[in-house]
Amino acid sequence: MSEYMIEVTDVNKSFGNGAKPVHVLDNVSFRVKKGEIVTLFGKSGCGKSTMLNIVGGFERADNGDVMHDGHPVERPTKRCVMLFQQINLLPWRSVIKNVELGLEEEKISAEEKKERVMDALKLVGLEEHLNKFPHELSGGMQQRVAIARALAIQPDVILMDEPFAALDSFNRYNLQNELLRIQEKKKTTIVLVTHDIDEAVYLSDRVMIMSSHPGRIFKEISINQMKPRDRTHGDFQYYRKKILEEFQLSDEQLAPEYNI
Ligand SMILES: Nc1ncnc2c1ncn2[C@@H]1O[C@H](COP(=O)(O)OP(=O)(O)OP(=O)(O)O)[C@@H](O)[C@H]1O
Repeated sequence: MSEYMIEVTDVNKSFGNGAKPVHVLDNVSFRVKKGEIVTLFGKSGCGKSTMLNIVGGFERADNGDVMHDGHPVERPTKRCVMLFQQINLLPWRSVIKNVELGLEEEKISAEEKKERVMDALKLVGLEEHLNKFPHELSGGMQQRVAIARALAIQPDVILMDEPFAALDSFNRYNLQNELLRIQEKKKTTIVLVTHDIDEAVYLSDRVMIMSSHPGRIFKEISINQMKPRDRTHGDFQYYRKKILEEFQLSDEQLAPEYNI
């Protein structure tokens, strides 16, 4: 059995097949170990979401391989779920019914369904709000429901596309802590896309900095600091600075090569 949950090898992707197709991903390769949190970090438009969609089977690569636990990814499956910044709860369903949604097609007993839903809601601290409707919840609570819905499915991998970007910093910090607590317990593999350096340093085991046009992995940085991390600690600031410096270098690559 492979120690890697996700293996991406030489993935290329272009959009548009007219005179000028846009080459979005260029020979992208990376691997994510089971239970690891890895972040894709890069400028807007560098191809992070496209990469995440390919890992989740929502989009096909033009060539290259994407393996999930040793098997090629051909379509989306419940082993790998995606969480977005837009929360996508059904407004006419209560909290508990929204979380049940993820299990509707599972061939498990009603009892097990209920147990999984309640476990997930307890993990995100919403057991007191089961019968509320989305409009009665704050943005942070709504994102907790979305996380509970993903957890109830018991996936191997959660793909997160800027999941906390729409939240205020208080809610964002709280949810980042909860995510770490849950991940520690469940050992779910997480691939995260974020624009937020602090979020990348706080959550990730490794950060992959992407350069743009076309998107490539420019640099990989391992964050060797115990979790939960202290945002004011010198090591945290060290990694923050390092990512920023590499990010700027990845951007400089794009500067036009002429002198005036
Ligand atoms: N379905 C599509 N059809 C055509 N072009 C697309 C499609 N999806 C993405 N693109 C283009 O591919 C490039 C990469 O987009 P992508 O959303 O992956 O970038 P990103 O790094 O996630 O950006 P952001 O951080 O702004 O979300 C962009 O130029 C975008 O316009």
